[in-house]
Amino acid sequence: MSAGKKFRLALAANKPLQIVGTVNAYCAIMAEQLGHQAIYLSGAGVANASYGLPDLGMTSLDNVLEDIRRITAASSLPLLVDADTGWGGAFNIARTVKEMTKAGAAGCHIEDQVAQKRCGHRPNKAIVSTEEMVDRIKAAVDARTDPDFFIMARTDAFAQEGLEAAIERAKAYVAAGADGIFAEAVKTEEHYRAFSDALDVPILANITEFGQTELWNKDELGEWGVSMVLYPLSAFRAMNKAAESVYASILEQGDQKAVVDSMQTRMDLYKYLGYHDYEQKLDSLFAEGKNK
Ligand SMILES: C[C@](O)(C(=O)O)[C@H](CC(=O)O)C(=O)O
Ligand SMILES: [Mg+2]
Repeated sequence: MSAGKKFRLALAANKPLQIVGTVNAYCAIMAEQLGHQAIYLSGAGVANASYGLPDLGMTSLDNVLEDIRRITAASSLPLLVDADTGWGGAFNIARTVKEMTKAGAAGCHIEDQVAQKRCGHRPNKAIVSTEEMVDRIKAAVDARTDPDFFIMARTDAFAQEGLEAAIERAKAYVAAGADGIFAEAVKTEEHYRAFSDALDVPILANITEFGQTELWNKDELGEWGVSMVLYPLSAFRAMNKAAESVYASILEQGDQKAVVDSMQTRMDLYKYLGYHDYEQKLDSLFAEGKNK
């Protein structure tokens, strides 16, 4: 079954589907074993975690593909990918969709910001015309090699143009073939309901922390018509805070005793990796060798 098909099945089976950000392969393995059904590769996550860069459109398609390959090799969960603005014009966007599909992604979202993009929850974003974004979506849809690869249009228009205009844009993006709408940085029940009432494709709510949106519960979002709830960087933020306190403690205390309780144990680390199965295999191969 293709990754796109898996994503669509998960979407049909969960109202709403929770999609958690996994900045690396190990996070994807944990999310899968804990019972999540869909994962996300954040553009900010690739920029921040893999390259130490801000989320300002400075990473390339190849940078993102590398992380997609690592994650999809380690996890069988469908992976939704942040394609930012698609990395260029129609030909580039077509290549983005084809390459992401080959790398094992289940779908991607492309946004209507200008190439010099910003995080969707920051001020002073600029967006392209509806026509230009419609061309982006058409290019993505036409390039699909797996009919189930999920192409989501993200609109950042709410902050600049307001609710009505953002919904008009979303309608045009759906008419161009978008399978879903990512309503970026909208805030209230009224906003989510307005998107879901106006459109008959699944709507995604980006519940990112320290941004414009409250930390709504999935059940309330579901009641308001939201089909997908995204937690793009939640685990990453927690990992960073934990790492920060470990680095500081080692420096200040001269050892890590004060923070060892906050660490995942060796046993738990190995559990997710199936380490012991590998070790047993190795042991039995050694034993066979000795018996010869
Ligand atoms: C979803 C997002 O595009 C991402 O790259 O993860 C970011 C998340 C964030 O910066 O909190 C965004 O909302 O722009
Ligand atoms: Mg992003």
